[in-house]
Amino acid sequence: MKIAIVGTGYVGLVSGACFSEMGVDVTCVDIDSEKIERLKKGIIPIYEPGLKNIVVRNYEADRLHFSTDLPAILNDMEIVFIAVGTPSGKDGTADLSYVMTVANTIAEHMSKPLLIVTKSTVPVGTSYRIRDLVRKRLDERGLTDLRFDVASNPEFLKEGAAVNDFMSPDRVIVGVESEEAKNLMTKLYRPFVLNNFRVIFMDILSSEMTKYASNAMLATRISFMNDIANLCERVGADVNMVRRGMGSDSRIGRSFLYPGCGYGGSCFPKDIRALIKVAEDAGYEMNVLKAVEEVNNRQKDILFQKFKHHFNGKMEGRTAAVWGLSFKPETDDMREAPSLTLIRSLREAGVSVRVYDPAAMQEARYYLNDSIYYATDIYDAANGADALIVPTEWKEFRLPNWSILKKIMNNHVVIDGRNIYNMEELASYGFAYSGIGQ
Ligand SMILES: NC(=O)c1ccc[n+]([C@@H]2O[C@H](COP(=O)([O-])OP(=O)(O)OC[C@H]3O[C@@H](n4cnc5c(N)ncnc54)[C@H](O)[C@@H]3O)[C@@H](O)[C@H]2O)c1
Ligand SMILES: O=c1ccn([C@@H]2O[C@H](COP(=O)(O)OP(=O)(O)O[C@H]3O[C@H](CO)[C@@H](O)[C@H](O)[C@H]3O)[C@@H](O)[C@H]2O)c(=O)[nH]1
Repeated sequence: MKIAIVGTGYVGLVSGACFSEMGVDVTCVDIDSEKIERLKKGIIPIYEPGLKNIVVRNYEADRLHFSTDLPAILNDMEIVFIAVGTPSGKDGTADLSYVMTVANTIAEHMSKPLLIVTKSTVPVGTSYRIRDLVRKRLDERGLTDLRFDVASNPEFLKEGAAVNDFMSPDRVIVGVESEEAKNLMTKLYRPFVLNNFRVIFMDILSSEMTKYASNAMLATRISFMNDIANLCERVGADVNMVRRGMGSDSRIGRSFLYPGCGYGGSCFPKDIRALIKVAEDAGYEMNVLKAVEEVNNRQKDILFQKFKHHFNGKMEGRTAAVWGLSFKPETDDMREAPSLTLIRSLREAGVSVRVYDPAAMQEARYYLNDSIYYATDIYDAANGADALIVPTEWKEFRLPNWSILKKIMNNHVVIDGRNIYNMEELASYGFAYSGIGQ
């Protein structure tokens, strides 16, 4: 089976590598020629555990190919996936220009039957827009009898766990409108079914909606817990115990109940905005999601507010150490990361900032340039600092040597954005501690 995946980012590269691992012949296509050349040399553009191995292994086995030339390979393919970005456009609407450009290229060059699958996260109805555009172009080219299908196959992988999520999905969602498309997608996902993973077929509109609704539900849990945490802090309850108590109810479950300094990343923030906008366009107001977004924006400011509170508003001339810059551990992605909100506020208040992240240092220079000090490790970052602030819970931050930190820090304050430390333990070393909801 031969497939192409257009867009070789987090989703395109991981999906392409994982399908090739299942024996499918995959060509990953991107317009970024430098990225494609580097991939051919085994240089992976993103930090994603386990990805390099399967990319290199399948490239060397000649099952995974890289190209910048979609027209040249298009007519060898049975399926083409569109996996380009859908960033927030004006008013939060999903910007579909990359998706529609790819659809247009397909329409201009296809001369054999094809299944076009949308893997990017797209507003309800987008696959039909693609179908209509392709049909129109084919008709204009005189190819009125050329058959093609569209399908929707949204992706649910998480960054930092992408390979595992793709290979062992909770479910695969496929939206189709023809038996032929269903048969082809069944064939492609047969290895997953053999491994007992569920493939759920439905209509295209429901498939597109399932993706947004899932992200919206997860983001809602997070904002809800952040609200609960902030209330716990005011009334003296322990949010860590409340979370454990709530999560033990099988109807609620344990995951995605961790309060923190807000959700970031390339998906939740933009997808919540896009779903609010889709609803608006349909004449409906998503009141819950508007509140989810509002709570999250406020939560992203919480570490700065705690820092300000601790120093009674006198921040100018102080130094803050920031551990963790990526929007979550095990990735170098800093899109909409809470660390950015924190660092920008600290800089505006005249605070010197010393940062360290195990994977995102290069990415940080792109976002924050020379305004901060880039440390070589956690202790270098903490050297001379008045406070240690942790927006991202990388594993290597969990058990630092507090005695060393006590010696090298100027003031002994820890502001914990992910509740990974214990207040009593830190007090025993002479640190003042503030976490989320505590
Ligand atoms: N990042 C995630 O964890 C994740 C998970 C699930 C779904 N998604 C969704 O998947 C989509 C892709 O996200 P991503 O994070 O992989 O994006 P990304 O920005 O990492 O990658 C997109 C890639 O598409 C390429 N591209 C743009 N226009 C192109 C064109 N005309 N032809 C070929 N390549 C082109 C870009 O050069 C880039 O390499 C989005 O809709 C996103 O919401 C992302
Ligand atoms: O209990 C939790 C869980 C997560 N987060 C934060 O939420 C954000 C997103 O985390 P996560 O969902 O793990 O990472 P993403 O890679 O953004 O993955 C989400 O977005 C993807 C893109 O749509 C989807 O495919 C995934 O299913 C969905 O989990 C991060 O800032 C986390 O720190 C919390 O604050 N508390």
